[in-house]
Amino acid sequence: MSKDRWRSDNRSLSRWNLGHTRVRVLIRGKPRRNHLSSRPDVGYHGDSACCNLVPEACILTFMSNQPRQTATYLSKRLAAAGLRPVSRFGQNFLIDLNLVDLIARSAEIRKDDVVLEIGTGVGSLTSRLSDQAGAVLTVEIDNNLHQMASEELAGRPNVKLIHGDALKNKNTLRPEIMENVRDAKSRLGENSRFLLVSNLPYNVATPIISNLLHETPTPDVIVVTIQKEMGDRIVAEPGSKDYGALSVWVQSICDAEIIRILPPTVFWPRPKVHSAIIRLDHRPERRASFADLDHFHATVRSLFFHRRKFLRSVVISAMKGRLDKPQVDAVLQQQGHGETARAEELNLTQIQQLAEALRLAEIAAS
Ligand SMILES: C[S@@+](CC[C@H](N)C(=O)[O-])C[C@H]1O[C@@H](n2cnc3c(N)ncnc32)[C@H](O)[C@@H]1O
Repeated sequence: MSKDRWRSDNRSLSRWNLGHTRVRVLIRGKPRRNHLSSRPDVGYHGDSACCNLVPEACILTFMSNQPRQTATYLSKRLAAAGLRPVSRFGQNFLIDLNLVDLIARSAEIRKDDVVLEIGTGVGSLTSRLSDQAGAVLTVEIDNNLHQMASEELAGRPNVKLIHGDALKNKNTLRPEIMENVRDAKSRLGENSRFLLVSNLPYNVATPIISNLLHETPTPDVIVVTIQKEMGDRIVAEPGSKDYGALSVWVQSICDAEIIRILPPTVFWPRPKVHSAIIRLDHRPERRASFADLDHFHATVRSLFFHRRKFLRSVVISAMKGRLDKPQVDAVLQQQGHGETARAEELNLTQIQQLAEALRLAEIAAS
C-alpha cells in the first residue's frame, strides 16, 4: 500500500478505500473525522499505521485486505453518490468476490495479454484483470459508473477506460474498441493474446459475443458471465430445444464450455434469472475453413429464423431474389436433405456444407 493511494474524500472521511484495503481511522479509540479532511501524512507499521497530522497517535485499523463488495457496501457506495443501479443497463453487480476471482482465473491471463472488459461497473473485476494482464481496456456506458471506476482505477497505468456504448449498432462494435485492442497488442509484442473477460450486461451479451467473433483479431479466449439460458444455447447440441443460430455460429469457430452456474443471490440487485460463467476458446483452423464467414453467419441466422418450419420453406424464403425454388431444391437434394428435414436436426458439418453449397449456387446463378 502506498501513501499515494491515500484519498481524503469528503464522502467517507473515516473510512477510506486504499486500493484494496479498507481502513478505519481511529483517534484515541474513536473515529474522528475533522482532522482528516486534508491529506494526512501517514506512516505504516505492519498492519497498523500512524498519522502525523494530529499530535495524538492515530491508529488505522486495517479491516480487510480485499475490496468489499457486499450488497450493503455497493448500495451504500452508490447511494453516497446519489445513484441506484440502472436496470436498462443490466446493472447486476457480482457481490461474491470468489466468483470475481473465478472469472479472472478461468481466463488464464498472462502478463502480455490484452483484456477487454465490457461493463466496467465500479471496477472490481477490472482491478483483478489489471493485476494479471499487460493491458486492460474497459468500456462503460453509464457516465456515473465510469466516473466512479475512473477514480478507483486511477493508479493503474495498464487500464484504459472508455465511456460509451460498446455497440455502434446491433451488428457492429464501437470502432474505438478494436482500434485500442490492436494498438495494445502491437505494444505488448507478438505473443500477446486478446481476451474478453467480463460480467456482461445481459441485454447486449449476444451481439457483443457474436460481433467480436467477426473481428480481427478475434478473442483467443472469452470468459464471461451471461444469462444461463444464453449459455445453454451456446453449448447446445443438434436436436435439443436450445440448439439454434447462436450454437452453430459460436461452435463453428470456438470450443465452448459452461464453467459455473450462478444463482441470482450472488448479484446485487438480484436478477430474475440464473446466470452462467462460460469459456470460449477460439479455433483459428475452423475459422480458416470458411470461404466467407459473413455469408455463413447470415445464412445460419436465416436458417433458424423459423425453427419449427421445414428446411425447404426456410431456405426458399431466405434465398428469395437470389435462388429460385428449383435451384434451392437442387442444392437440398445434392446435400441429401429430404422434404421433411428441419434445420434444428442438422449437425454443424451439415449446416456448414449446406451454407457453402448455397453460396456457390448463388455465385453460379448471378
Ligand atoms: C452486469 S454489470 C457488471 C459490472 C461489473 N463489471 C461487475 O462485475 O460487477 C454490467 C455493466 O455493463 C454496463 N453496460 C450496460 N450496457 C452497456 C453497453 N452497451 N456498453 C458498455 N457498458 C454497458 C452497465 O452499466 C454495467 O455497469
